Amino acid sequence: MEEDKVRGKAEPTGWPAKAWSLLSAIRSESPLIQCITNLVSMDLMANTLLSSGASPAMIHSADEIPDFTPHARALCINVGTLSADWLPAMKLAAQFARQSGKPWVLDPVAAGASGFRLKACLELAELKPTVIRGNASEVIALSKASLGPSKGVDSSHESTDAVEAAKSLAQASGAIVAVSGAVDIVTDGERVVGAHNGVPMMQRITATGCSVTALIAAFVAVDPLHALEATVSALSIFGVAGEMGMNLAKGPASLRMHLIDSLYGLDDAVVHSRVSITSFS
Ligand SMILES: Nc1ncnc2c1ncn2[C@@H]1O[C@H](COP(=O)(O)OP(=O)(O)O)[C@@H](O)[C@H]1O
Ligand SMILES: Cc1ncsc1CCOP(=O)(O)O
Ligand SMILES: [Mg+2]
Repeated sequence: MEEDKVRGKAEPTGWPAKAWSLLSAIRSESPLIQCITNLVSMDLMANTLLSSGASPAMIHSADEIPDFTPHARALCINVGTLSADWLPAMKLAAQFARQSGKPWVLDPVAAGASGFRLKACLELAELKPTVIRGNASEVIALSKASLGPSKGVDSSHESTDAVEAAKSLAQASGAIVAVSGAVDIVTDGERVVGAHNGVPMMQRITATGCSVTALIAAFVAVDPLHALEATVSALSIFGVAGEMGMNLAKGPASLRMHLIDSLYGLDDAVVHSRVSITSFS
């Protein structure tokens, strides 16, 4: 098979068809996704899930987790506005998800920004997330268990700088690790796959990273046995929605709206012509 020098190896396994079948499953099954997330992202995350066809519930009280978490098809935990009083509920929900055989996804927002946050992320990573999705700086911090340099929630690194860190985090945690950026990198510690969709303006909207993590939870909910494929499909589909939205947007605020509309309206033809996923190893 011919090598594409820029994008890695040409993919023979029908990634667009896989991505479309998972999006179609979300639309038909409407999986319930529990989100324990930061105060910035709640609106965009819930609307991203709804426009994909999934059913979001932003439920974070420890008092409700024993009743509620076992009914969710997947759980998303995001530490963006972490405080000490939220952490026990996050850990409890992760434990209930594991006990009920449900996938859960960790977003280690700004993992390298403080000792408190890094320790919390490392403790959550020990509770066997199915997927960890962060930007490059977050994945490097978590993988090395060390602080910064950090711009807070934004990345100081390119996703391609974090391939080895992602592989070693995947091996240490047993999770699929996804590093978002211009190219989204996904690895199980051995295989490395890249999704090439999206537009740079997506970085100018707060909570796009958080929202794609929740979308990963929805994709993994409908295909829990193939978490790597589900993760890379979710990243690519979100990127395609960004590309379609960018055709109509004038800036970040209108891209936010058009991205959601585009995700809602994606069809088979657009997915097949736009999804760009390649294997790196
Ligand atoms: N330069 C870029 N080109 C295309 N898409 C991008 C680019 N940077 C980020 N994205 C996309 O924006 C979304 C958020 O990623 P990112 O900004 O890395 O996360 P975070 O907000 O957690 O730092 C992802 O879907 C990612 O693919
Ligand atoms: C700005 C901000 N501050 C704490 S959480 C948050 C949102 C981060 O969202 P994302 O990681 O998707 O950029
Ligand atoms: Mg983030």
